[in-house]
Amino acid sequence: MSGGFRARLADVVAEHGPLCVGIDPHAPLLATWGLGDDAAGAREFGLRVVEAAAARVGIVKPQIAFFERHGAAGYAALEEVLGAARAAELLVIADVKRGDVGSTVDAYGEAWLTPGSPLEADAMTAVAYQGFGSLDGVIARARAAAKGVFVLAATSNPESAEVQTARDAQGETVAAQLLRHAGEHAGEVGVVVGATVDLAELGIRREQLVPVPVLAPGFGAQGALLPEAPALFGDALGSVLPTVSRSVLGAGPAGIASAIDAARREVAAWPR
Ligand SMILES: O=C(O)c1cc(=O)[nH]c(=O)n1[C@@H]1O[C@H](COP(=O)(O)O)[C@@H](O)[C@H]1O
Repeated sequence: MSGGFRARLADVVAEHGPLCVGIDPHAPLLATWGLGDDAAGAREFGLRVVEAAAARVGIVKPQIAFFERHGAAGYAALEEVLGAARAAELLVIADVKRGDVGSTVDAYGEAWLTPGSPLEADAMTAVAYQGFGSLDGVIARARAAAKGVFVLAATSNPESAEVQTARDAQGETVAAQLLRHAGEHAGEVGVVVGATVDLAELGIRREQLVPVPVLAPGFGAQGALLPEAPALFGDALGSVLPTVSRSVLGAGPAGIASAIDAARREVAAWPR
């Protein structure tokens, strides 16, 4: 495999821009789309989002919970959606948020990052609550396959500050520590930093974000605005992969293409 994950990501961003479209078949969205709240509905939704995304962006992020809630049939639907995204040459970030003791989390890496696996993606999201080192096996697996791991560092939800702003004896916050560890594996590891967060409160300096890919959710439904990202991320803006789900998916099958185009234009207007 030529080039690592960072090189692959850089190529995708150079060609299509950094916008990522989420594939989140929430029950109310399936209703908006005129689809059943079942595995068949999730499959159809996913395939249509892939089709709309393919011509417009380079990255998609299926949120696995919305498929998992339909059990085995949901996973079968997800396999089809992942296959369609691969066929469309989209870079796929499986939003699985896995974490466990190293020997177990490695099996999650095997599921999501092994070439040829039924659930193969280009990257997965992971949780380092059990210590950053618990992810070593997944990170090694990602490196070997030129795939990526996005570790939650500063999440977009309002409850996150309680844990993520906690400081150790040296005064470093949990979020900053996760970011520092991610930077030690910058070839294949990125971080998740919500666009709703207060970087100063989290003890994060913008220059710490420059060397790692930053997956940034929180735009639209959670209140952050794409045009405000330059003010939040400053010099680190070039690392940011903004991701949008409900704000574009809510436009329904007839409106999703123009909703993605509108989000793309807002991102394209960011200073470079
Ligand atoms: O890892 C994520 O993608 C993620 C991390 C985070 O801190 N906040 C967050 O919202 N997400 C995911 O990003 C998506 C945001 O969806 P919208 O709020 O509808 O754009 C959902 O799939 C969330 O699960």
